[in-house]
Amino acid sequence: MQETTHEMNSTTKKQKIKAILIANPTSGSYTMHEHQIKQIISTLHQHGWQADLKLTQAGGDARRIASEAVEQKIDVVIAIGGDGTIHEIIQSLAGSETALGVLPSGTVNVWAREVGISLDLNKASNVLLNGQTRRIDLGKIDDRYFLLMVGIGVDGEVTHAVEKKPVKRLGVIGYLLVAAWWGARYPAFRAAIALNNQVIKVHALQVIIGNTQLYGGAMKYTWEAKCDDGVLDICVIRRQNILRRLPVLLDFLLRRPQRKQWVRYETSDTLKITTTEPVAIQVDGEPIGHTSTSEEQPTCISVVPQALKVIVPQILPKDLFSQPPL
Ligand SMILES: Nc1ncnc2c1ncn2[C@@H]1O[C@H](COP(=O)(O)OP(=O)(O)OP(=O)(O)O)[C@@H](O)[C@H]1O
Repeated sequence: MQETTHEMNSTTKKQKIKAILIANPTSGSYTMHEHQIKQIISTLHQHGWQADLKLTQAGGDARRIASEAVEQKIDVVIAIGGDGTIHEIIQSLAGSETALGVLPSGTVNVWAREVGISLDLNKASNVLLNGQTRRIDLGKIDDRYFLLMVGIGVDGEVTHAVEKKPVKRLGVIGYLLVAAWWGARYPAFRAAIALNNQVIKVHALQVIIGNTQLYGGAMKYTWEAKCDDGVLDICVIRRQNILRRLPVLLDFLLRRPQRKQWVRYETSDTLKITTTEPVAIQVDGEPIGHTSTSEEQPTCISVVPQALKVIVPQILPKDLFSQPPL
C-alpha cells in the first residue's frame, strides 16, 4: 500500500501498518477461502503488518467492528466478504483516515470486479501489499452511505424478494430466477426527480443512481460514472412493454451502443425523488425499504466527495477515476 508505506517511512520505520480483517463467514465463497485467509494473514505479518482477524456473528457486526477500528485509528479495514459486507464497513469508514481493503469472498463481488481486484485471494492480497491508496466519493441515501449504486424499481423488488428467502441460497441463479419473474411482470412507476434546478417526470422501470459503473457484475447502467468526480450518474430506464424488455436487457448485457435509446442519463451531486406509489429500493445490493411519496419529504440522494480511502491495484480501469493518486 504505497501511501501508508510512504507515511511510515517519513515518520518512523518501526511503525507497523495496523489492519483489521473483518470476515463474513456467511458470504458466498468464504468457506472455500478459509485456509487461504490464514496464509494471507501470516504473509501480512511477515511484511510487518499488525493484522487481526474478526469474524462477524450476525448482520451489523461488520459495521460495529469497523467503527471500533476507526476509533483505534487502524490504518486499514480489510473486508472479507461481498458487497454487503463492504456496504456495512463503509458506514463506519466514511470520512475517516482508515482505508478499505478487500479480499473478495462474496457471491458477485461488484466492487472488486470494478476496480480489478482479483477474485484469486493471493492476487488480491498482493493489492493490499503493493497497491495504491485513493480517495473516492460515496453516495448517500437519507442517512446511509453507498459505494456502488442505488436501484429503484425492478431491482429493488428483486432484492426485497430474495432477502431471507430460501432462493437466496441458490446464489446468482436464485437472483436470476427472481429477476426473470419480476422483470416480466413489473409495472412501471411514475417518479418526479429534482436535480440540477429542474424536475424531471419519468415513467420508468428502473432508476439507477451510480457512484461507480458496474452493475450486478455484468452490466453498466451508469457507464460514464467516475468514482471520484463529485457527482452521481443517474440512468432512468424508461417504461417498456413486456415484449421489449428482453431486447432492452440484452442491449445492456452486451453493452451495445443502442442501449442509450432506452434511457435518460443525467449527472448531479444531489437529487430528490418522489414516486406516486412506494417503490422498492436496493442500495449496494441490500434491500432498504421504499421511496417516499411525499413531496415535502422526498427520498434524498447525494454525493459525499472524497469520503472514503480505498486500496486499489496500481493499474486501474482507465475511465473509472478522474483524480490523480494521493
Ligand atoms: N455472520 C453473519 N451472519 C449472517 N449474516 C451476516 C453475517 N455477517 C454479515 N452478514 C450479512 O450478510 C449479507 C451478505 O453478505 P455479503 O454481501 O458479504 O455476501 P454475498 O451476498 O455472498 O456477496 P455479494 O454481495 O458480493 O453478492 C450482508 O447483508 C451482511 O450484513
